[in-house]
Amino acid sequence: MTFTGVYVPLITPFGADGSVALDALESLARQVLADGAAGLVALGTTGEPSSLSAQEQRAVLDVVARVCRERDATLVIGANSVEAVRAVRDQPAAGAVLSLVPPFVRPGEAGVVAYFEALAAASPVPVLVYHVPYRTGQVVPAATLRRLAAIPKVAGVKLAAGGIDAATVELMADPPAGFAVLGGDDAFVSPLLALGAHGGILASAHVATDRFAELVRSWRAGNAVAARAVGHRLTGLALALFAEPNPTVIKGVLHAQGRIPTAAVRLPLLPAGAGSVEAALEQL
Ligand SMILES: O=C(O)C1=N[C@H](C(=O)O)C[C@H](O)C1
Repeated sequence: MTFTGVYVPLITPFGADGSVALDALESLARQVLADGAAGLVALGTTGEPSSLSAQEQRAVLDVVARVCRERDATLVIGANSVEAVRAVRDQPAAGAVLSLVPPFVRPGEAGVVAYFEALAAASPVPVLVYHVPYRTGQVVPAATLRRLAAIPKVAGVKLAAGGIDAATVELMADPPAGFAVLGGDDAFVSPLLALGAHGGILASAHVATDRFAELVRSWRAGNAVAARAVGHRLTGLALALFAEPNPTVIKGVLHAQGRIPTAAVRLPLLPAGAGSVEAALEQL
């Protein structure tokens, strides 16, 4: 299967006492699927996984997995080590893992390929490569993305290069068969879809989920006039939602909409300013 459509990397809502608000998480999960998301990402960057205890991570995963099972939606799990990928065996609902190009270490291109070979060998489900060089510090040219695409079980890439760069254009000019390209830079997803991407993993799609789903559908159907118009409007929204570190503004908006009990984030993140939240609400 090639992964297509909109996947929402769920935030982790916190209650007034600071604990994970699992009921709010469940409602969010149900709502975005009802509004047209193809699947959910549990424990992606947007979910602040590094500030959750192992027990909280398990609780989050259980909720999201249950909703995906009930709705027959694809569950993608953020997993960033061979051990974490192997542990997905205990989660029968898992449809894929989303694994970062190794951050900070900068192992070089051969190291990146060897790492994903090891992940794929350990993984019970397809692997999506999360390429975000401005976070990881590791360059991955188009030729290396092709080598990753050739690894059995590596099913796609979440491409977040910070723009439409040369590697993206080169990859999309001759995309590997059966390899899903999913946009991961919300403000650039429309141009990436125009180049032939299959969908996106988009934190912005917590809001206006139906419009993001429509965006993907329109570009995939080749309806450029309609797609471009929706894309331009959603770009303004995405820029506003990312005016401060993700997911702070999105949490502010969801709280203002009454969908989560607080806009709280955990350190090192700080809550978004009221002006940023208001600007995003205006875009909506
Ligand atoms: O958690 C994710 O997956 C995403 N993370 C990106 C980020 O935090 O920069 C944004 C993207 O929308 C999805």
